[in-house]
Parts: sequence; structure tokens; C-alpha cells
Amino acid sequence: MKIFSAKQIKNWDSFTIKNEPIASVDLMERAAKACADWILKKFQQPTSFKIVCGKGNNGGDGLAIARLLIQNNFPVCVYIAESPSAGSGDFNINLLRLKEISSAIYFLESTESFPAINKDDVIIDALFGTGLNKKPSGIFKKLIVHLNNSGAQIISIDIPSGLYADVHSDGNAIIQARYTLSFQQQKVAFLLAENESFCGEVAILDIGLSQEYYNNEQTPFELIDKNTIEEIYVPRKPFANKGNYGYACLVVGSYGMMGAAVLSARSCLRSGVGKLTCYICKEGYTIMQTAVPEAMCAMFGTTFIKDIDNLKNFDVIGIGPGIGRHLSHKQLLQKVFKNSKGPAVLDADGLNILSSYPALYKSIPQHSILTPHPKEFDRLFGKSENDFERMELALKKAKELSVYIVLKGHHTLIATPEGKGFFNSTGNAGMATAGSGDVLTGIFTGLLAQKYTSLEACILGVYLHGLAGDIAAKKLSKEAMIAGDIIDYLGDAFIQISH
Ligand SMILES: NC(=O)C1=CN([C@@H]2O[C@H](COP(=O)(O)OP(=O)(O)OC[C@H]3O[C@@H](n4cnc5c(N)ncnc54)[C@H](O)[C@@H]3O)[C@@H](O)[C@H]2O)[C@@H](O)CC1
Ligand SMILES: Nc1ncnc2c1ncn2[C@@H]1O[C@H](COP(=O)(O)OP(=O)(O)O)[C@@H](O)[C@H]1O
Ligand SMILES: [K+]
Repeated sequence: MKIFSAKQIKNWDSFTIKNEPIASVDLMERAAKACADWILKKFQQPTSFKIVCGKGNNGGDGLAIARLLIQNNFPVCVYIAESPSAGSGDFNINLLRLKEISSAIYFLESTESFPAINKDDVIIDALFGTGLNKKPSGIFKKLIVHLNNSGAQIISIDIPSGLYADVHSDGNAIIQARYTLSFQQQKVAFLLAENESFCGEVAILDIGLSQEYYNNEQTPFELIDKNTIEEIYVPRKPFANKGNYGYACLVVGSYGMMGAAVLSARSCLRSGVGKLTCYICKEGYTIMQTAVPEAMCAMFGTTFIKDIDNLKNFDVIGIGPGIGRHLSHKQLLQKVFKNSKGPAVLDADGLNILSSYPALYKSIPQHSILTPHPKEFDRLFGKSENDFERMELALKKAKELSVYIVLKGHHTLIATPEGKGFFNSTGNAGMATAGSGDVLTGIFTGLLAQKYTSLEACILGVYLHGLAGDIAAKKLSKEAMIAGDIIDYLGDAFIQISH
């Protein structure tokens, strides 16, 4: 699903108004109705709502929601933050409509007029939406702080007030919502960890914006969903043999870190690879042969891997999980880069070694997949001030090095050499456990071996990994699940995407 910028969303609204056609106030009514329906499902009588509005269209939404809640017999008070600017047209229409059924409408001109708020009240935040054009200051800033300090649950309409949709919100006063009810699709700001405490749980409500605009508008950002996966996933052919599904190699593990090797090998096999050989150290031999009898083993080195051989035999090489950091690993990387038939997968200490030798960056095989978490990313490409900056840097470096950068997190970002950014929509905090990343490396390696392109392997890989994690969390809880469980539920994830 495409993700548009605030400006594109505004154009999307205008396009819909013109081409559906629908009056803008009726589109606002549709948005307000979607919010009110959501709220009515969530909250029982006699919840008391305090709705705080600005004078733009976000405030207009708030006024229309107020009317709909009053019509459902909820106690509602409306507070309008005064400013010298006139209300938008649809704000004014909705104010008149509200005045016909309610007198509990108050204008906030100074801090003295701020309402007292009960912890049991529910605040609806319709102060600023995507029209925010500067840092909230003066009475607006104080109002945001007042609402945040009240201890009451806040529902933000469209976006938490004070938050920018497409850029870092650099020290802004921002509403800390328990829920954000946004329209039609995600905004980039919702997908970045730095905004978690503002957005709360995000619900995306369908307000029927134009499909034609959606189809024709270009955007660098997409959210990976079921439809994206349907276009990529290729079912196995009935007459296939193991030769059809590729020969993968994993360079993994060292003394004390064979767990990472086992996890990546198991997940590679569970992703459908035809054949797998693992390069490991001598101490890891029995462990690997016992834990993963389906994988072949080649030993090079005693406590860590010193060398590798015959790399030309493999369709794809994954390197990194558990290899530790040793001087000779620079040569290991060089060999992988030189002998890779196609793209390689680089993770964990594979990336850490790489970051110590920037001269090697330009010899990374084209379209390789690099899978850093934010700290590994900073080590590779330098520190970023915030998540937006890191995202932009990932897009820049993916282009510069012609690689796919999988920046891991709650909504993992795939930055592509073509300048596109795909956010994942599966996965959960139960996956914040040692070894989850090793599992992902195995999946990417397995999918590349089966001739998925790097982009397809990245998209399908992160989605399956997260989906298996979601199934594991449902069965076992986020707390009790461990990385190995993600592998155990990969089968269920494949079954889900293939139906
Ligand atoms: N027809 C449409 O365009 C639709 C728009 N919708 C709503 O409209 C919103 C966007 O509305 P608008 O573009 O009117 O913008 P907003 O309602 O977000 O705010 C704009 C108003 O706030 C002022 N403002 C911005 N930043 C400020 C600051 N820091 N301090 C003080 N004043 C500030 C602006 O001057 C303007 O008056 C969306 O977020 C959504 O909630 C929905 O009703 C769906 C339909
Ligand atoms: N809170 C979370 N929500 C969703 N996915 C998560 C979360 N925490 C971690 N993950 C996923 O788990 C994996 C962790 O990888 P990584 O940090 O490399 O762990 P390790 O090095 O222990 O294997 C990544 O794919 C990441 O996206
Ligand atoms: K808002």
C-alpha cells in the first residue's frame, strides 16, 4: 500500500472532492462518522468526552465528531483554541451545526480558561492535523502540555497535534495519544520508533478517498501488506526437485556463538531452500550436525572460521550471524565479495567487520542485502540525529552502493537502490529477543537461493519473519516466545500467505 505525504493527502482530498464529486463538508462528515463509529465501539456510556479543536479542518472534524457523539447521548464539552485566524469554511459550518444542539462550547483564550480534566474523561484531540506549519507555541503549546499532564486518555484525530507527518518534529510540544484515528492510510511519522509515545495505537479508517488518485500518484514509500505479498510469492511446482530451489551457503557461528549459526541454518531450510552448506568452526561441527541434520557442514578454523573455499558452487552466500570479530574476517568478506555469483546477505558481525573497512564498501556485490539494526547502521554509515535522518541516509546509501538496506525495527524499512522505502507491517515486540535477526538472515538467504530477486526476497522475507513472529506471540505470548519459535511458525506463515 502506498504511503503519501501530507501534501499528497491534501491533494487526494481535493481530487476526491472534485471527481467523486462530493462537497468538502460531506467528506469531513464521512471522516467524522468513521471516527465516531470507532469511538462508539470502544467506549461505553457514560464516558465524558472533552473535545479540543483548532480552527482548521482538523478542528472541523472535532466539531462534527462532537455532534455525532451528542446524538448518541454522550456528555460532550467542546473547547476551541482561539487564534486571530478565521476558522476554515468547513469548521464554520460545523460550528453552526453544533451550536444548534449544544451550548457546551468554550473558547480558550488564555491558560486561565483551560478546562479541569478528570482522569476518567476522554480527550479528543482535534487541535492540528496535517496542516501544522510551525512549532506549536504560546497558548497552543501550553494547551498540549496541559492535556498531556491530565492523565486522561487522549484520542488524536488524524495525527497527534504538534507532530509533523513527513519530517522530524524536532522538540515540538506534541500530544501523547493513547489512540490515533487516521484516515485512509499510514503516515511515515507513525512508522518510526521516535514517535511511538505520541501516536499510541494507530487505527486507519477508510473514508473512501479516490481510487483513481491512489492508482496514479507516485510515492517513494510503501507499506508491505497482503497484496504486496500476493504479487511476489511463487508456489512450489509439483514436479520440482531440490535442484530447482537453489544451493545456499551460510558462513556462520564461532566458539560460544553456535546458536546464531543453528538459528540461521534452520530458518534458511524452513524458507524452502533446496540445499544448504554451512561454513563453521571445528568446535561447532557436532552442534550443527546434530541440531540441523538437513544442512551439510564445512569446517575452516578451530574456534572461528578462518577461511572458506569453493564459493562458486553456491547460488547465494549469507555471512555474519555469530562469526564474531576477528582480524582474518576481513579476508573472509573479501572472498565472499569476489566469489559471489550474485547478491550476498550480510548481517551482524559481517556488517561490523565491514564497517571497520570502508574501502570494502564498493566491492559489495550488486543488490546484496545488508540487514543492520540501528546501531549497526550507525556504525556502517555514521550517526544520525533522528529516525527521519537515518531513513533518508539509508535511502541514500542504498542508491550509492546499489544494495538493499534492511533497517530493522518495529516497522523494518527496506531501502532500495531505486530510492524506494518499503515499511513492514508484520512483527511484534516479542521478537525483541536474541537471535531474531539471525533467523531473518537465514530467511533472506533461503529466498535468494530460490531465485527471488533481492527486492522480492527482502519484502517476502521481512513479512514472513514478522508474520511467523505474530503467530508465535499469539500461541506463546510476546514474553515467552524465543527466536527459535519464529522458525517453528514459519510454516504457518507460509500457509497463511499461500491461501
Ligand atoms: N476535505 C479535507 O481536506 C479533509 C480534511 N480532513 C482533516 O483536515 C485536516 C487538515 O486540515 P487543515 O489543512 O485545515 O489543517 P489543520 O486543521 O491541521 O490546521 C491548520 C490551521 O492551523 C493553523 N496552524 C498550523 N500550525 C499552527 C501552529 N503551530 N500554531 C498555530 N496555528 C497553526 C493554520 O494556520 C490553520 O489555520 C486533516 O488533518 C484532517 O483532520 C478530514 O476532514 C478529511 C477531509
Ligand atoms: N518491537 C519489535 N517489533 C517488531 N519486530 C521486532 C521488534 N524488535 C525486534 N524485532 C525484529 O527482530 C529482529 C531483531 O534483529 P537483531 O536486532 O539483529 O537481533 P539479534 O542480533 O539478536 O538477532 C529484527 O528483524 C527486528 O525487526
Ligand atoms: K489532531
